[in-house]
Amino acid sequence: AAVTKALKRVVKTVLSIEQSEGQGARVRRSIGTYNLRNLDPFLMLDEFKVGGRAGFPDHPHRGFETVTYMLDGTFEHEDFEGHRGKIGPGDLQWMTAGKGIVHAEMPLGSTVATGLQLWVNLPSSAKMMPPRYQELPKEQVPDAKSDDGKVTVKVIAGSSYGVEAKVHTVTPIYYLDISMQPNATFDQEIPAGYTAFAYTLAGNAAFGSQPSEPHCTLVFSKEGDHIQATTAEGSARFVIIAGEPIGERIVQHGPFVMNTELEIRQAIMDYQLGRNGFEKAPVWESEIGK
Ligand SMILES: Nc1ccc(F)c(C(=O)c2c[nH]c3ncc(Cl)cc23)c1F
Ligand SMILES: [Fe+3]
Repeated sequence: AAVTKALKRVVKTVLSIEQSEGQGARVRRSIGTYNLRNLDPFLMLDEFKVGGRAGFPDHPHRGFETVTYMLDGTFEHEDFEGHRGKIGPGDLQWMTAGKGIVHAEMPLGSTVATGLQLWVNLPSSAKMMPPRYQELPKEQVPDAKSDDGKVTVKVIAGSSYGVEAKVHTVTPIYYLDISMQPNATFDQEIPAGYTAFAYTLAGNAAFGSQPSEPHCTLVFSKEGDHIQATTAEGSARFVIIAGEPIGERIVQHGPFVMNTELEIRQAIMDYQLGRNGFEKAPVWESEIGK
């Protein structure tokens, strides 16, 4: 018999307002605010806006991944192993911090840079893995389209309309950047049981019967196996982020995310004393964060 697809329903909507973060940076925090916790495996989603001398100077990470997706402007990044790079509009940096990274993330020159940074938790088995980068210029973030051509999807992770992302994820993750023309319908399979949400960037797409406005997080039910969005007379842009829950205990202390308080104390000591993956932390200073 034909398997009827069940729509995931919207269970919560939250509007994000700007707050200060880093050094002079402004972010609209979606996941990670009081109303949007416990969305395992996702720890934080920031829509950031950074100009001039502002940015995110030297700081550490352990136990999770940071996914930086540029919307406009150009960011420079530099880490304590001397790894440096630039990411511009549409470019993606999927950084698996694992055992430990210390880096700075700053706008190039005095441009205003905007984008999204998503923090994805790692399973305990991978939290102390060697750090790794997957840096994809926009040309390597594949485009998918609906049959009528009214919906374009940049497939950052997972798959959409039969197009697979290039990025490898430790646990199953979907990360889709969807642009819809007026009078369009977007339809996406997301397995039942997955955590799933939309974060709106522009326009007023409706998710099922739920209307939306920009800078809104719409959390979907775990029940159901696909998401649908429609546009009326206006166009719309939003991301869909979904993933299989890891189901382990989360103990977070800022940019350290582990499973026990002891592991957090060890992360803080390793970072301060330069041990266990943070050897260069005590002596390193970035060029770009000065
Ligand atoms: N206070 C604090 C503590 C630890 C951090 F890792 C950060 C941090 O680096 C960021 C937090 N939101 C972000 N959005 C985009 C980018 Cl590129 C970086 C960040 C930070 F700001
Ligand atoms: Fe960082």
